[in-house]
Amino acid sequence: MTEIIGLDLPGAFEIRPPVHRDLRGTFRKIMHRPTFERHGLSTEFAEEYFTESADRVLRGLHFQLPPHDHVKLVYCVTGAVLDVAVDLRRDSPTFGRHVMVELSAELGNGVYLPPGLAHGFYVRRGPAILVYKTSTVHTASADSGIRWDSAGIDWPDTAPILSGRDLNLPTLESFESPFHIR
Ligand SMILES: Cc1cn([C@H]2C[C@H](O)[C@@H](COP(=O)(O)OP(=O)(O)O[C@H]3O[C@@H](C)C(=O)[C@@H](O)[C@H]3O)O2)c(=O)[nH]c1=O
Repeated sequence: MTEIIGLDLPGAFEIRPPVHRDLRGTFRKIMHRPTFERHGLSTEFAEEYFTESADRVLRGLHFQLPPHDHVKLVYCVTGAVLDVAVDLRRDSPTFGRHVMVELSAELGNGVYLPPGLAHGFYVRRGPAILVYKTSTVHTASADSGIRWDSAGIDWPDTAPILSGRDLNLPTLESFESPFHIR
């Protein structure tokens, strides 16, 4: 049975599917509508994509601004990452706080993030392939983020490999958050 485990940010969950093993390898199912619905999770996804990242890459911390904000379901199919979500919802009891979950191909686990959370990860064992499902389509003008090193996260690397965009994101402190708990 898939475990849906509440994380320390309201509305965020770790998804842990059972691993079915046989002589060929493994089988894991991340998304199952009845299970998600039983836990009050959204199953309306508009896009699915994946990224491949080398060792020591850090992507994030990203989100889409309202009204294009979205639920994000992320899981790792190759390698291992430290996945992080930061709460940007002003009226949340955990505003400004974050959670960190190790996602790996071996565990086959994922995270479900509600709107209003910034998302990012650091590659522990690359190449790491992450699959994402989002509940709204990508809208370049709403695609935004905060700097990886501005949210008090204890990353295992002080000089990770970053994109130019991620290097120039605003800090958490300077970001005027438009997010609220729904
Ligand atoms: C996210 C995204 C990017 N792109 C394009 C824009 C750009 O040319 C190229 C790479 O974009 P980025 O540098 O933003 O990609 P990346 O830094 O990998 O962004 C991703 O980071 C992780 C942490 C997430 O949570 C994802 O949702 C996504 O934001 O892909 C799309 O066409 N559609 C999309 O949905």
